[in-house]
Amino acid sequence: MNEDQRLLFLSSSSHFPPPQGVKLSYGTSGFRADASILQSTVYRVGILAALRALKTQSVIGLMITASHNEVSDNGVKVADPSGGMLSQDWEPFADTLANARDPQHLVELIAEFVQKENITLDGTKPVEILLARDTRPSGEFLLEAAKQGISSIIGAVALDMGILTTPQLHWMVRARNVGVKASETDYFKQLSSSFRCLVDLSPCGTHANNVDDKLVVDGANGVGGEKLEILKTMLNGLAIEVRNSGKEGGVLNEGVGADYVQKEKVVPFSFGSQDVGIRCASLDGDADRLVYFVVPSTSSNKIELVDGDKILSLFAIFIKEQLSILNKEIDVKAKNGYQCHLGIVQTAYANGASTDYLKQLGLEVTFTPTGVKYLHEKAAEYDIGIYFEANGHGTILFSEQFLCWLKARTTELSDVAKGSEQHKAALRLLAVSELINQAVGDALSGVLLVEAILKYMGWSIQRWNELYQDLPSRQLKAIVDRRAVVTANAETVAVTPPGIQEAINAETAKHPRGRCFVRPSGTEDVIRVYAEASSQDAADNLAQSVAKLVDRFLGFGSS
Ligand SMILES: CC(=O)N[C@H]1[C@@H](OP(=O)(O)O)O[C@H](CO)[C@@H](O)[C@@H]1O
Ligand SMILES: [Mg+2]
Repeated sequence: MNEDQRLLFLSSSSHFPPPQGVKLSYGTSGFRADASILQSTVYRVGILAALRALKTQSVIGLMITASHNEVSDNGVKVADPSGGMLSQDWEPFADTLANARDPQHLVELIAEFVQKENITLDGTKPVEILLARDTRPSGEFLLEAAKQGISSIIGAVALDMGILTTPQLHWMVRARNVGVKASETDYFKQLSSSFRCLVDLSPCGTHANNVDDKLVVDGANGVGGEKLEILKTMLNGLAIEVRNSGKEGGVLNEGVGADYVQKEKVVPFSFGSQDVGIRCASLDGDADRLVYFVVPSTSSNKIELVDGDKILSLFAIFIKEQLSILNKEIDVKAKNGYQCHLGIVQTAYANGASTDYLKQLGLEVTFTPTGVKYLHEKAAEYDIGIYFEANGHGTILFSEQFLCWLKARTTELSDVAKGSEQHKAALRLLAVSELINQAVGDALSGVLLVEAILKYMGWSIQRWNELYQDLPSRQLKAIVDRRAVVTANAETVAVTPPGIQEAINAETAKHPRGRCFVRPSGTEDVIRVYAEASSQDAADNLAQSVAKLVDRFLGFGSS
């Protein structure tokens, strides 16, 4: 590192002292904390993003958001060149950087890291970092800190993209790196035109008419509602009403949003008896999660939740059907054939009934630990990989190789069998690959794909919800030192503390269809307990008794 660069670091970082007595960790999805202590962290992630851009010689993204957390929190995460999450092997460096105690220490760490990673800091190869933030008021000053971090590296240029959803930023990073148009307008155009294409390819007549065009969306008082207001004006055949768009004065994520709706299973603010039977959806604070719901009756505020697992199931049925139409008369071993490997990826939080259902359809289902970085990585191993967390974060990934074959096959079919069912199936799959965000789970593209598939199937939300019946479940938190629990087998087995898994097994065995696991949260200092059983009472009891077990093994007073 040359002297100019060293001095630049020292002077710039002295304006961003780290908070005292706090240890920050990159976690499941970046750093998150109360916004008031994050300035130094965001500054340092600015440095990290710039180094990552130099290392990869690509455009990198930096997003300031705390998703579904309360409005006083904020967070920061990095989008890699593919548009996906920051490569996991850089996370330990992110942690050390964020926790460096003073400017000297910080500069030493950077010098050591750039040497190890062979990164040249002479400004000869300029790089760009795209910055965005959600609607949190603290985003503005934190974005400034990120800019300072980036400009402390000679040759790194920060481009402020303004207020965006998290998936929009990831999409832009990916688009920039594959060399296609990458503005927000391009994003909206791609979504709306691929949606139109799918709707135009719906079987006409009876089916389409059965489906109500109206959809009411809860925008969590965040950025998603604001963006959906723009997108909806570009759509035909779908009437979207956005509530909780943030303009009516409601507070971000307070009694609203996908996280609230999924966990509490009650109507979000501004929904109620006027919505009985209507198709409703809810986005989270940065619009990377989506769940649907129905208000079943005027007499209670309970909802029927249509969660990430059901969205996954709907997508899986549709993709499977299109693939089988496409391959109907093809010998997959022949020249024009392709044995498409379709894979489904879930976590232990997926409702057991969804996994049974998917397996009954003959689909290949695999499990990863919680956190989209794990699901995404696994899904990318397939020709078509569909992943979802039960809480509504997920997408469909198409491999380059399969898309290449699909494009060639579509051209071939348009010559020899234009307008045939096979041709249409190929066009539909291509449209899905354009519509659904290839970088990261995206509630806006997710809504449009759900809507297009419901139209295609001619299904109401009630019909969709009846695909299978969720097993009753309960989630609890145990406030103990989360580092004491280590898990294996995609978090389904607790290997430490010794004996806890045997005790959990003994509790679980008492309940018909019982399933239960404990794991350390990656975003909160808690152990999460999940239980499932054939009745709600049984699921509640199982969760409670296992939470007590956790306390007994690890809580205050335990040795
Ligand atoms: C049970 C649950 O919903 N866990 C969430 C939550 O992670 P935890 O590691 O459980 O705190 O936040 C993650 C980031 O948003 C999300 O990916 C994940 O699904
Ligand atoms: Mg989110």
